[in-house]
Amino acid sequence: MTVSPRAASPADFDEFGPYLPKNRAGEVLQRTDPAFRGRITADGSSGYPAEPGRYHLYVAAPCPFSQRSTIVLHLKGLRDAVTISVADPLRDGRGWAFREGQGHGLDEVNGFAFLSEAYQATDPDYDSHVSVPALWDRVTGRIVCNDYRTLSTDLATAFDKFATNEIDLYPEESRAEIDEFHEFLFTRVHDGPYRCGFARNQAEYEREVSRLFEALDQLEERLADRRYLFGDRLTEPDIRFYVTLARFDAVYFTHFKANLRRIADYPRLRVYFRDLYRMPAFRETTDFGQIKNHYFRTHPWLNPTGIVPAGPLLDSLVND
Ligand SMILES: N[C@@H](CCC(=O)N[C@@H](CS)C(=O)NCC(=O)O)C(=O)O
Repeated sequence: MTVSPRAASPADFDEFGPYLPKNRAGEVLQRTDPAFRGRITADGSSGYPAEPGRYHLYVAAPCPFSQRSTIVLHLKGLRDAVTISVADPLRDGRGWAFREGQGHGLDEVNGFAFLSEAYQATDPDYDSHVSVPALWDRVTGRIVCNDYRTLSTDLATAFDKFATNEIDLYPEESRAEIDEFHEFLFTRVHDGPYRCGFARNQAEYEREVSRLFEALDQLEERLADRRYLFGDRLTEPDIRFYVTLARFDAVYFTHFKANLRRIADYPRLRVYFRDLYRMPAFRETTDFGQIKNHYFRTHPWLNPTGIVPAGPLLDSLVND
């Protein structure tokens, strides 16, 4: 079946306000467990077998959870096996939407103008976060998974038969250690800048900013004797750390006041970041323009003018 993709009307913050996840009763939602937690497996035992051409991934370029998945697809050579729609980085009160623009576009698979339509199509009573990434299954006509905790790992492990690059991002023998490390990365690093930026008072901010930089200091130390977080091979933790590093100096440092140090000031983290950024899978999925546009324009309570800063120049981070 071919669909005619529809474009959402332009983002309009005066009319629709900023996106705040709310339920129908108008209550603002905190982070909750994701609603759709299907797993993709190589043998299909989960009910969702890995098959080329079956799944469609909804992402947004500024979203670090989304970028985990796009890096994995790129690294594994799965970009023909799993199709992708990239939402507009500007998200007004109506949530993620599809519009033509630099680095993003329409939903060619379902023709949805808003991502909320995919959630409604999956569950007409759906009343929670409309988040990216979300993986759509063409066969059952629903979202299988919007669980940022498992999605990139499933893409990294279940599709090996169709991958054109042989790379094991989640080696069997290190899984327990990697899972534990992912927990640390999420709570202390990935979430850290948001906790600083959205802190409700000085004491909370100060606690969060020191926790975040303690964790970055630990990671700087960890990289003293190794190229990657788990030694000399690239694994999923590197992808999960990279997506934070890529947003750090450009956005988190100013917008979220995560500003004790820049990544460019950490001798090892700087080199580590540049090493990853040189790889096409990392560089080509990193769009600093969309990243800045999203954060600086969609949190009016943090940046009321919506002015997107011109800098920082990221030369020392991305070049030698
Ligand atoms: N909050 C999501 C995790 C992924 C996430 O936070 N994605 C962001 C973009 S980086 C998003 O789409 N947030 C909208 C929302 O959570 O309502 C969830 O609970 O599943």
